[in-house]
Amino acid sequence: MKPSIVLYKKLPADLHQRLEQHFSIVEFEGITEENRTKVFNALQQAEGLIGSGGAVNKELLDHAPRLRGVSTISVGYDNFDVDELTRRDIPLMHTPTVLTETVADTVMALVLSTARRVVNVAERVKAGEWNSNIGADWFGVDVHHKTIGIIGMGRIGLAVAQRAHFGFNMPVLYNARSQHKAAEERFGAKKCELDELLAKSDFVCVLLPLTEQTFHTIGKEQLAKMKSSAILISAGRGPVIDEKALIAALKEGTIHAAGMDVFETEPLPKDSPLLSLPNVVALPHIGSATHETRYGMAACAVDNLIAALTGEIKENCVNPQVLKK
Ligand SMILES: NC(=O)C1=CN([C@@H]2O[C@H](COP(=O)(O)OP(=O)(O)OC[C@H]3O[C@@H](n4cnc5c(N)ncnc54)[C@H](OP(=O)(O)O)[C@@H]3O)[C@@H](O)[C@H]2O)C=CC1
Ligand SMILES: O=CC(=O)O
Repeated sequence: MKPSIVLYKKLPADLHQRLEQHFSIVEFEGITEENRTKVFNALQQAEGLIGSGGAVNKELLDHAPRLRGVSTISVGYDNFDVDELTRRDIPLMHTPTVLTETVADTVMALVLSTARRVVNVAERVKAGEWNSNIGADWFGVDVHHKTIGIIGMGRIGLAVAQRAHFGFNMPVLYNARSQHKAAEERFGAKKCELDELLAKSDFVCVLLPLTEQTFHTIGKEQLAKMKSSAILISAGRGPVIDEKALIAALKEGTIHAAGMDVFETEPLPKDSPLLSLPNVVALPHIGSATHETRYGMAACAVDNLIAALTGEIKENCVNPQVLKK
């Protein structure tokens, strides 16, 4: 008999078939308040779990006594209780690398659209406001040759540095726990303390994962250290930035603008002040959202689950210590 798995995100047909060759699938559309009980029942027999979104915590794991492998269709895994999975010797698999370049493209899209006010002026054209030669009220600010500060020089940070350096001749500053020699050698990136990065950067790109340590890394105090002409780009996880403090800083002119792909609450609530600020470009968490990359992530996650349940993990394991036992 094939092992049973719970799938909680719709997959392309060929990838669904690939999973079916190995496993007996019980499928759900997400893990929600409404389907919680049904998911918990299905988990009683499940040896694998694959999907994205929703909290995979102790309560859920308590309903999954036979679970041997978990695979998320994402690189970020802040919604998983990794310690609890590790305690139960369950490998957690994720999808790094396959999405890196696409997310870096999204970051540059935010840099360009905030600086050049692309969304704002395009809306004015559609509203019929382009009636004569444009004046200064349509102007933006330059991107090329400005300093970019990257907070979180990991896979995505490195890909952003590459674009900024080679594409836009931008000096690159970065802040991370470790030194990233590749970024320094290839893109002339300079490692600096957070305060120095904030004070010197024209674009501050926050690409950190969400952890206990990174929660609200950027708050009132840090925003006050930025140039009043600076633009904040947020594409890691929403809670890394104190959104209330950011809204106040944008209203008061402490900083010039913000480009955001992630938010403290997603979807962004309809009454969020961010929606009415003209100096904000807000995207619906589309960092990796191209057809090619989303397919690549799903394929990677399927392969990851198969590897986890057949004991053949070679890469992409978040908690590799469970493999040594
Ligand atoms: N908007 C979107 O759609 C997407 C968002 N993401 C988010 O982007 C995040 C980063 O992805 P990726 O680049 O692949 O991840 P990596 O693990 O490669 O990079 C993370 C970076 O953050 C740094 N970092 C982590 N914790 C701290 C800390 N406490 N203080 C300072 N630096 C820290 C790491 O530093 P060090 O190098 O020193 O370890 C590393 O440079 C993901 O975790 C996810 O949350 C990812 C994909 C899409
Ligand atoms: O936010 C997306 C991810 O892959 O993480």
